[in-house]
Amino acid sequence: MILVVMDHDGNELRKGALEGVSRARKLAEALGGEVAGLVVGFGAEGVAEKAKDYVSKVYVVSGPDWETYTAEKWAKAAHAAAEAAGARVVVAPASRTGRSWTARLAVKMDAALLEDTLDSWAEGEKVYATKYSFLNRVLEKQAGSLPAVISVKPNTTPLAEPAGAGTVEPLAVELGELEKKVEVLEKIVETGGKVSLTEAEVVVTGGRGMGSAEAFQMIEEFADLLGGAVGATRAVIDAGWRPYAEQVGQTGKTVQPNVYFALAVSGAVQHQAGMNKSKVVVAVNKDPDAPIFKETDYGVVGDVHQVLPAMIEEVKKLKGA
Ligand SMILES: Cc1cc2nc3c(=O)[nH]c(=O)nc-3n(C[C@H](O)[C@H](O)[C@H](O)COP(=O)(O)OP(=O)(O)OC[C@H]3O[C@@H](n4cnc5c(N)ncnc54)[C@H](O)[C@@H]3O)c2cc1C
Repeated sequence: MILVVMDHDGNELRKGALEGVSRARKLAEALGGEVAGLVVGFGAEGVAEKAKDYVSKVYVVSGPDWETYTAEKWAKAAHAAAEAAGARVVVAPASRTGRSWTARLAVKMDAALLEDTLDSWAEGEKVYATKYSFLNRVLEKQAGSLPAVISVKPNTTPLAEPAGAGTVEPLAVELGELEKKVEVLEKIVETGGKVSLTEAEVVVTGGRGMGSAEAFQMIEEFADLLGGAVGATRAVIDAGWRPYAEQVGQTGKTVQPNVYFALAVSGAVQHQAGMNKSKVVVAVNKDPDAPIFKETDYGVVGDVHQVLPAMIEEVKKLKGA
């Protein structure tokens, strides 16, 4: 059995959950057995009704103790579900939270941990995966023994299609002393972003050259038109123009969208570390020697305050808006 931990927003499955199902199905074909799912936390019961279309059984861990996330709790829930399912491999999204609890789960299961993988497969009694290391400049192939925990880098894997209705099984998991060490006291949602930055197919990032927090209204408008997410450089975060949740780069998020717009971004190596695996990069910069142009498929040398409004108008025309 392969267990896939299915991220959700309390209502809908996240894209990462469906990427995870695709990976889990591929592993199940090679290792035998079926794919079970786990949904944890706020809204899990409702989400399980959607999740069961993708897996043979969905375990649900919910209740007052599970309304808020901590890494210790999620690792505990995943461990309990892996034991209940007899899973030899647990697949999970390499989201920001996924990265924090999968390491704990691997310790609990005494399992190999293959993190942030681009692809994964099984041969014989081993699992294999590819991943980037050294700021995305080295492509590594790893082998892991069983049991194994594999986290899936966002936007690397086709989304699974539904495959018929499975069953839903509530799983009672008691919290121990360890899981009670951290308590979430308050939650303030920092960003009103409509699309998750790490899962977005289009990311529109503004840099210091935008000149002000107000100028990001144009970035937001362009991102909205394209159904994308807003990103920012560290210089922008440090200036207090945008929330840290939007930072792309070595000390921010890593994104791999189909199209990445770098607008008035110089392209420092620390920024590139978070976006240089984007499929297509479009940059606008007034400096023809800006390093970002080395990473760029389509580049415009010009003033972003002239070029971006023109781009917005063109997209509006194309959309008939
Ligand atoms: C340990 C460490 C970690 C870091 N982590 C990160 C990270 O995670 N993410 C990150 O982004 N940075 C990170 N940095 C910072 C990084 O080195 C750069 O300082 C930062 O990325 C620069 O941001 P920027 O491109 O917005 O600003 P700048 O480097 O100031 O570039 C602004 C660009 O805008 C252009 N420009 C100006 N006006 C206009 C205009 N009107 N029209 C068009 N173009 C214009 C300029 O030509 C310039 O290229 C890190 C640094 C360190 C030391």
